[in-house]
Amino acid sequence: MNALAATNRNFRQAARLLGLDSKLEKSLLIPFREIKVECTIPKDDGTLASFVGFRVQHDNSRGPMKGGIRYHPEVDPDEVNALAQLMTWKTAVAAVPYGGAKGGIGCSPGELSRSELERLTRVFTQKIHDLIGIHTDVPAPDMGTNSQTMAWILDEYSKFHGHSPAVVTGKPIDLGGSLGRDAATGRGVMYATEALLAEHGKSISGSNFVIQGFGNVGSWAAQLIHEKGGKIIALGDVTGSIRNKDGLDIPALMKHRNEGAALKDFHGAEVMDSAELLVHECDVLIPCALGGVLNRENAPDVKARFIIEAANHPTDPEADEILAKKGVVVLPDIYANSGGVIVSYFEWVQNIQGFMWDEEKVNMELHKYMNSSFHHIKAMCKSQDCNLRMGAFSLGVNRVARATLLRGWEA
Ligand SMILES: NC(=O)C1=CN([C@@H]2O[C@H](COP(=O)(O)OP(=O)(O)OC[C@H]3O[C@@H](n4cnc5c(N)ncnc54)[C@H](OP(=O)(O)O)[C@@H]3O)[C@@H](O)[C@H]2O)C=CC1
Ligand SMILES: O=C(O)CCC(=O)C(=O)O
Repeated sequence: MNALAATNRNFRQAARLLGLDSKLEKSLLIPFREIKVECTIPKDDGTLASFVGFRVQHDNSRGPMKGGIRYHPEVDPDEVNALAQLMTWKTAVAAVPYGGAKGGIGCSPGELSRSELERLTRVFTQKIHDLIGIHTDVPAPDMGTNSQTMAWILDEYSKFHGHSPAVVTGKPIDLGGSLGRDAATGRGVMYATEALLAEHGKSISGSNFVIQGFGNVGSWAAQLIHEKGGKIIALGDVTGSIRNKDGLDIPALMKHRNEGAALKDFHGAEVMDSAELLVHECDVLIPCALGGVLNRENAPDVKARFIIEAANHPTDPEADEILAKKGVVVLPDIYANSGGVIVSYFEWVQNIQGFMWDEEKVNMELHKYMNSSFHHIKAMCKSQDCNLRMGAFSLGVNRVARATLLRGWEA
């Protein structure tokens, strides 16, 4: 099932649980605006290359639309649409005053030079600059983009609108970024994992973990879980997967990766088949890469007791049903990976206030937000007698529906 069909299905199920009016349900599903632009750049060798860029702005009833920009060859309109919708429910679950959006460019960032990436980012920004803004739509990093990408967007946007640090989050600290934003999604994943395990009488230090993806989210989640005494017994990225039943030495692996070496060449681990990673024996599985990786083919073989969805939409609805029957507890993306957008909100607030917080304050506030939404989701699960995904969706959809109704339907 494609990402949009899956997201719509989860939304409709939540809307039914909440007893939403069918007209409101229809209106919440239709994106506010979908943007598709052509981006042509000269490559370093002088030839031209054309790419398609997207920004889907899903809903703004609770505030400016917010969400990352992804550079990946599989970026397509349906996927961006689904990810934008997920942002609307995610910001509502997190109780930050934003709506939802997402963007992307269909490209292979690893095959473009730094200057080609810069040109592509600037052309994309030129095409969308009048549709984004501090109080309309605030982009951030996602797969294949990072703080440097945000710096280029900020610079290009500022040429049209004047210096505007709050137009993007996840910026370098030197340009008004927030301390703690780089680690925030992974740190939020760690706080979410702690909260879920505690509910089940368990802890990070007594559990072992398998992680898919070792980029921004996966590497920070791995480091922070390792610091808490969790044992990471297998890990993989697009180049391959490795395992060590006694636990991988994550600081050494970070050093290895930062030196540009491939995971498979890391001493102190054996190489394993990447197809086995998601079905490896473990207590907690944390997908931190692409969507749809847990599906009806591999879900029956999953051995983890808990799945923490650090990636967006890693589990399709068919896998959800299979996992539920097996008793696997799935902590949904719109809560589990919300640490990124929560600290993006803190960054935006700091930019508007013109006052920088210290990292301790950022992490402490993040912890408060993550714990608070966990308890609100649990309360929703109890009142609706539903699982964590439906608890989170119902919480988010209900908050957006209330805001929409309060604004009124009159033209
Ligand atoms: N960045 C953020 O703040 C947030 C990100 N997310 C979500 O988290 C996920 C990861 O994002 P992020 O860490 O930022 O992205 P990055 O681009 O930093 O890292 C992505 C990681 O996934 C790996 N990967 C890509 N394709 C595959 C594959 N087919 N199999 C295994 N691994 C693969 C990459 O490997 P390699 O490096 O070798 O290419 C890399 O390790 C995405 O779903 C994103 O939407 C959610 C909330 C916030
Ligand atoms: O930090 C943000 O604004 C959004 C991050 C994001 O794209 C996500 O949560 O999926």
